[in-house]
Amino acid sequence: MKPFCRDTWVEVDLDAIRANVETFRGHLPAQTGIMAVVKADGYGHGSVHVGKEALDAGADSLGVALLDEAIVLREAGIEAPILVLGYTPVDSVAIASKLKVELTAYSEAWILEAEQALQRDELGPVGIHVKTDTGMGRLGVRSEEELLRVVSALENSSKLVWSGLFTHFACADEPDQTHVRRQYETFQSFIQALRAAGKKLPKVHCCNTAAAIAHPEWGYDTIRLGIGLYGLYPSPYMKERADVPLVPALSLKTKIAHVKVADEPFTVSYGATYTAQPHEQIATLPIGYADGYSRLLSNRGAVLFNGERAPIVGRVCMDQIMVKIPNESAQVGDEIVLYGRQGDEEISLDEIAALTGTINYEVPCLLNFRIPKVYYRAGKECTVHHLLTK
Ligand SMILES: Cc1ncc(COP(=O)(O)O)cc1O
Repeated sequence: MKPFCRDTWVEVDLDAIRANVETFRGHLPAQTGIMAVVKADGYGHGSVHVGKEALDAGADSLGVALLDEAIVLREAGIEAPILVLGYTPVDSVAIASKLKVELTAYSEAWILEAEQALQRDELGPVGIHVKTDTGMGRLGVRSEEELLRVVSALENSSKLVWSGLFTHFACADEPDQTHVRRQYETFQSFIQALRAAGKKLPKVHCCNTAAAIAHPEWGYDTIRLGIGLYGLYPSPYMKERADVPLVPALSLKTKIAHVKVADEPFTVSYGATYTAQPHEQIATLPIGYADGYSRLLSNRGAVLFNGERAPIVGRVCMDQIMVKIPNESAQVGDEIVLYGRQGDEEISLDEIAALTGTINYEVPCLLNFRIPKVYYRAGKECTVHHLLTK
């Protein structure tokens, strides 16, 4: 029995995840590891199944944004190292200790509070990666003096273990590499300052997908592979460079719920913004903005039917959209591709991002709990994950 009751689903090709890990494996120096970044539920692809596939394909750790995301991975039986890349409130540090999840720190005060919390609860150690802000302007120490203070606080701790040093690039995916080079030089100066102070460096990392593509020699101990893991390029510029071949892993599919052709013109959807002409075939599809399919695609986007483009007509509704089927006679139950390939045609996440004024990162992240995920390996369905009914 099908484990979900709707005809709309995400398909994740685990072979693509594997291929993308192997591509970066071959692109990087042998000593550089791969942290698969599976935050935001694997950029909408499902963190557990993508994380497991990435680890099996050669990644050696996982990165998430929130400790809650790490809990999901541990509860799924993943034992690999996990780093929380964002801020973790001190009152949650005990959970990180119990689940052996590494955290990010950049504040001496936070370190002292976390130490007290772990001492009080008589808990085990927590690995800490120190974040430096070299030009992202988000989280991290911003001076050598601050960095040395934070590292000393860790060295004086009996519960916190200095396990990493990293930074994050703001413009690595842009044609002008001035900013990222300046960030890399600043990061190098932080490293030199630590060495001059006699510190033994833990795991060092700085590259996201874009920097890993353009500067594999900056890999240090590991890269943090996000968007590239999913077969997407961080920017049009990085896609044009084509240094590495990537395989998109996600498709979004549905089945026609209703078809109509009228003898007389009729208006379609809220606001009656489209008028169907006689003999036009209008199909209704069971997906809408409440699934994370953008309302900005109203009267602008398209889907694929029988390998041909079918324009969205009228406004995207909360749960349904209407499309104009070209030429052929569509039937209820016919498969439609909203994101992905069908025959020789493709509707890429890049296209959807351009149509909706965002970036390809956001498009899959918007797909939410209402849409079940079906995972494929070697062209065969292998598992299903549906948050709504779990
Ligand atoms: C700290 C951090 N590190 C790495 C990533 C992954 O970036 P890409 O998706 O561009 O590879 C994200 C992130 O927030």
